[in-house]
Amino acid sequence: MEIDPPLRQAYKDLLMHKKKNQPALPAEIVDECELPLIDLRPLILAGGSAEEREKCKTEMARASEEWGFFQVVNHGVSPEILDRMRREQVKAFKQPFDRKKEEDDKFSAGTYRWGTPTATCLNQLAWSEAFHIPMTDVVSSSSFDDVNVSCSSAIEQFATTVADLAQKLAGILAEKYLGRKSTFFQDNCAPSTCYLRMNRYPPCPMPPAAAVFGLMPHTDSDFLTILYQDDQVGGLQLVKDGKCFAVKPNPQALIVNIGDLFQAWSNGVYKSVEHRVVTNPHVERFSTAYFFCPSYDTEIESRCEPSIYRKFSFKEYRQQVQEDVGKLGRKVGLSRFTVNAIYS
Ligand SMILES: O=C(O)CCC(=O)C(=O)O
Ligand SMILES: [Fe+2]
Repeated sequence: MEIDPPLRQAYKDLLMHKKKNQPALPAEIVDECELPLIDLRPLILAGGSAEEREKCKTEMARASEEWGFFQVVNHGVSPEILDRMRREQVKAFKQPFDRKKEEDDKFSAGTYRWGTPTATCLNQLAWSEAFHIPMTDVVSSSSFDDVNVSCSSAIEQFATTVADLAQKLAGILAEKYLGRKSTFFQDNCAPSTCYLRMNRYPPCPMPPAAAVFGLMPHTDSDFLTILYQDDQVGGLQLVKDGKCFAVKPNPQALIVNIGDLFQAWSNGVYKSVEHRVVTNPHVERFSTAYFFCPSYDTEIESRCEPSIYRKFSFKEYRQQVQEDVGKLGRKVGLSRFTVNAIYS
């Protein structure tokens, strides 16, 4: 039974439509980087001094301004929770492709995704598959029940623990930006408005010149993302100061990255940076992302003068992203929402 989605066929179909003389993407030089590594021990475990806690918060805010990305250790998500989550994730993906497609029918629409349904040219094809699960479905445990009961409980345990961490980190970053505590995230980002995505990147046999990505360059459309990436297989790359860097896997760490909404809310102080996943010719790769999002009607504004972005609701943002992806084949993102937006 075939477990991989028909990515080769999607590739061939797109190849047929390849425009003549479509320029090949230039090969980029990518350096490996160590993301800022922040030890959350003083914040998560009791016993840290006020000074240690403050230092930790300051490091987080600085990394969010300079990199838009950082890694955390001693984050409170135990190795057992991470291991169980990954084992069950692997199991879910090892089902036959036809079975995975069916998950979609008995679950919220759009749960299982592969490739890029909207791709019109080769370099829009994502060489990956994903289960995209709203937290409302995670906690009601409806998803994989008849496949494997322990799968849903492993996912639920992971998701609820990471949800707590996301709420804590967002609160700290808000406090550092505003200079005072804020209940904005408690009021607007309940776990029920967030979602989880399990990704699998099958080995990709295409030559590097084909420039097929595991996941297209993108920014995340949320406040922040907590990413549990593969502890062995790298592939995540991010842009810093116009250069591309490969993130080295660190088995103890979770990765945190700032999304578009936090960039707008902080008036551009915290950066939502472009990132992507490159394919690997020989081995598969897994990752799990928790997207910390507000309810649809939440208004995003910086309350800062002069404000770079106009006020917008999360619903408006999501709709605009979907419209752009449908029409243009790509997300335009925050540049549509600047006070002087040139897009109509
Ligand atoms: O797989 C990864 O390392 C990154 C995933 C990601 O960027 C996403 O799901 O938005
Ligand atoms: Fe992402």
